[in-house]
Amino acid sequence: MEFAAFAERVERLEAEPADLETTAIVADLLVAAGDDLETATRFLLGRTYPAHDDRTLDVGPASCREAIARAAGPNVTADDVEARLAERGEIGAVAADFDFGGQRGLSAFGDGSDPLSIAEVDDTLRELAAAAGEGSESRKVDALFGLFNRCDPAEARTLARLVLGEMRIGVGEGTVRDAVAEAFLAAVDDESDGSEEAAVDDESDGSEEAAVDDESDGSEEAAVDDESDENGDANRASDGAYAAVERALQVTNDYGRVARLAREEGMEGLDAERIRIGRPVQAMLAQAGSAADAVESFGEVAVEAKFDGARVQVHYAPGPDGFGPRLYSRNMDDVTDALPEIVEFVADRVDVPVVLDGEIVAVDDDGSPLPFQEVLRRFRRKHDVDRMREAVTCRIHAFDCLLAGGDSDGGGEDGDGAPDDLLREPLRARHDRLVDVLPEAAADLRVVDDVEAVERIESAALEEGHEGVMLKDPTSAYTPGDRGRDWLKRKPDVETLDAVVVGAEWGEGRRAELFGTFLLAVRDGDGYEPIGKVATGLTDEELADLTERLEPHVVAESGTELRIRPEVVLEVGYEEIQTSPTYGSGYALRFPRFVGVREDKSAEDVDALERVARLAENGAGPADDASLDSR
Ligand SMILES: Nc1ncnc2c1ncn2[C@@H]1O[C@H](COP(=O)(O)OP(=O)(O)OP(=O)(O)O)[C@@H](O)[C@H]1O
Repeated sequence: MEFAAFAERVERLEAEPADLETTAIVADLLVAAGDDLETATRFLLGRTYPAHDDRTLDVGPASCREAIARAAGPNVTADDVEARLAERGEIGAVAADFDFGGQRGLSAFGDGSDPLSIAEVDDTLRELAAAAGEGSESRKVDALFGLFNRCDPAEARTLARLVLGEMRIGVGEGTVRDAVAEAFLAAVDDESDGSEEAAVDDESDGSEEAAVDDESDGSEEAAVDDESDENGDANRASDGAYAAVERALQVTNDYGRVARLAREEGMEGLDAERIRIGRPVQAMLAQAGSAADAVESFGEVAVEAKFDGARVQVHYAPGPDGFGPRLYSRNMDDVTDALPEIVEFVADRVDVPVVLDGEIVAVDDDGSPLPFQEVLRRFRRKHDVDRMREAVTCRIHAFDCLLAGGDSDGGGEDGDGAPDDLLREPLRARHDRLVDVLPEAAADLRVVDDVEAVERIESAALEEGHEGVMLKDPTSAYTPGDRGRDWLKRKPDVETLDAVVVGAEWGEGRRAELFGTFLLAVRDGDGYEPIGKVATGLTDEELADLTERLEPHVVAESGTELRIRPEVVLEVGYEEIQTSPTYGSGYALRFPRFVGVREDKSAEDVDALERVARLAENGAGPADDASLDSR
């Protein structure tokens, strides 16, 4: 697929406000992508690599501006591009403003007809991502310049946004998921209905339930498409098809792969996808809930301590041709090197292939848990790992088992020789396997059926220094990435908010070299809306650290104010949440205060506006937020 054709559709998507049309345009793009389906699907989401792969392009806004300036010709400097950015507010618009077309005429074939393909863009971006060491930054700028040099305005807009991972076209993961189902599975038989949206393989003919591929036309046996166009439901796939795409995405975390499987192997290919060692899945998440909620909804409740640490997924296949152990964070970043004692602990004890889910906690000399901030001193550390290992001791509490080779020969229990994918097994069975494979770290899971019993376990957990309890449905499957009602969390502490920094202001006086005030935003659909500014609760050291973290993400600066790409997540406390016209969210935090950086979270994980609305409604204060269900 030519990059120009991709960019043209991206422009249509940006111009299209209606969701239904958006899905149809995306579906059409996926069909048109041909051999480049995987790349096109990832590019739509602003990605070069699948979500489970933690490689990044690592191109900062400054390098992107430099490449644009060079492609724009000798009279344009990176400062000019920056000035234009301050006016236009967005890198895509800036890139489209410059006329690279003149350069294009001079490029390779001299006749202006050297169209970029999306495969070429993908190859170049991957090469650029792999560049490391001395001079790599300038090699990246060279490679980007080479691409911009061949772009028309629409291509330049798309390329600039892609490089910085900000597509801004209103296409979220849900849209791509629906579009995959509609592009490649819309014609699959939905056995649940005998309605007019009949299937391609419907044998009947001559009836009103005519098949999609019915050759007849202009007759009453109209095709499904025509029928459904009228009610705005063109190409809707069956519920089963959407569910199959969703599940395959949960298991693979790779939209490109899932799109290709849907096209080439249909529902069967999607259903055959399994969790794989070395390919992390998203963590299953919890909502807030009370003991009474849990007893009422589950009957029997599986109760565990809520460990106050950082989430980790362990992938390990023992043996000479094995894998790992490798450890992945909640965002599927590889954090193995930061936690050597956990790697040793697992390697010494586990003798079958496994994928485990758990929490890393910092402990004191007696083995009692330390506050969460202590773990973060270890979690993503790249330097001084040995020194920090001495300073902060970590251990793992495993609470789930997603894959295991169960019997002594390392094969699965079903005798097919392969480890078992346990995602669809009930929690109780998964926990049994966990106890089999790593009893030393398996969380204590107790199944009870009354509120008092839950409360007794909760008191004991708090007494031991844990954060609260998790209440789980013992019959539930493991649904990666899902924040459903199968897992409820209960903790007595005052609730804080996790918000992403979208702006900052330079400090004053002694702190003039540092950022001093941070504009925070919460999630609203696919975007972010501001909710307040935090300037208190920070030490000079923390300000310096935040300045260093945020500087690479500055996208525009005017006077003392900076606009910042949503990347860095802060945990903030507050006294109250009020409705307010000051911020786009419609709410404002009263007396916001900095609690810490949530290194384990990315912008997508911050709190949603719905949760803010509920907190505001319930009033702040110690949150027994049993009624909050949006977390
Ligand atoms: N026994 C346990 N089972 C599942 N998750 C646990 C357990 N103990 C601790 N946790 C942690 O609690 C988290 C579940 O809470 P939630 O899904 O709301 O994540 P969160 O937004 O990080 O919440 P919080 O800030 O309250 O930890 C999990 O992501 C995990 O890191």
